[in-house]
Amino acid sequence: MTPTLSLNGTAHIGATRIFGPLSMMAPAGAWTCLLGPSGVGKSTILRLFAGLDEGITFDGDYGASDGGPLMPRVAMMAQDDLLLPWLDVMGNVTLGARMRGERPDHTRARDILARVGLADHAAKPPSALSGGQRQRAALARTLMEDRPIVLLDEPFSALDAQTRARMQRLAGEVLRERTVLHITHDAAEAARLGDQILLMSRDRIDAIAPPEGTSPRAPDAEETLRFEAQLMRRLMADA
Ligand SMILES: Nc1ncnc2c1ncn2[C@@H]1O[C@H](COP(=O)(O)OP(=O)(O)OP(=O)(O)O)[C@@H](O)[C@H]1O
Repeated sequence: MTPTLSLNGTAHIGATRIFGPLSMMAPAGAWTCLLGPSGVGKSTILRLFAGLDEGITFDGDYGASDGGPLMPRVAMMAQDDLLLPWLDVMGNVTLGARMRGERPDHTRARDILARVGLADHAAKPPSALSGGQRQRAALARTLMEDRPIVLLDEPFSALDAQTRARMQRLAGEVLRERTVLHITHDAAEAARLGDQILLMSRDRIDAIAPPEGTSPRAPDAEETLRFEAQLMRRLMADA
């Protein structure tokens, strides 16, 4: 089952308040984009949902609407690609299955690698890839995981414009009906992908209604571009 994610409370690291008290929700089966100034605590929220909460003190509650555990149901793509240097690209993409003691599905892995444009790079170590190729390998590993909750921390930031548009569409299609929480600084990306768009400041998170149409929306559709302009104005006004 695909749960809704919710969080309500205040986060500290050491004696420093990072954010809150505030509350947010990422609805079940929808793609939520989370935007906000650098350092406001967006990645901290993702770390909490991913169970990577070491060093964070959270006063409040967060979790899945069905009360079930988060960690076994989460796939996360961190800001840093975290590819293991001693494994080739195929080894990295199939790492999750091997760590769980399962037989990796190499056919599915090859298909995903082809879809992210890395079919010819499967046997290469991460050190032989460009920054954008590494990011696509990390995306392939996340898509490979097939989890109901997917956390993405600036997953397309290193990609050129055309590749970014292709990868946004691919992720939007592959992750349809998952609960996706996606941090981005890119208003165009939020306009294209968001079913819900959240704007975060240190003390609140506001939800903004998305443009019409189902995501992933055409990047050059009039409504997408108009929404992007509105969102940019809002982000500039909040800065
Ligand atoms: N280990 C740490 N010790 C102290 N402060 C930390 C630590 N890790 C993060 N922080 C602080 O927590 C705050 C929130 O960081 P976080 O990475 O969640 O922000 P963010 O909104 O994702 O930023 P960005 O958009 O730049 O990635 C920042 O101000 C950062 O300096």
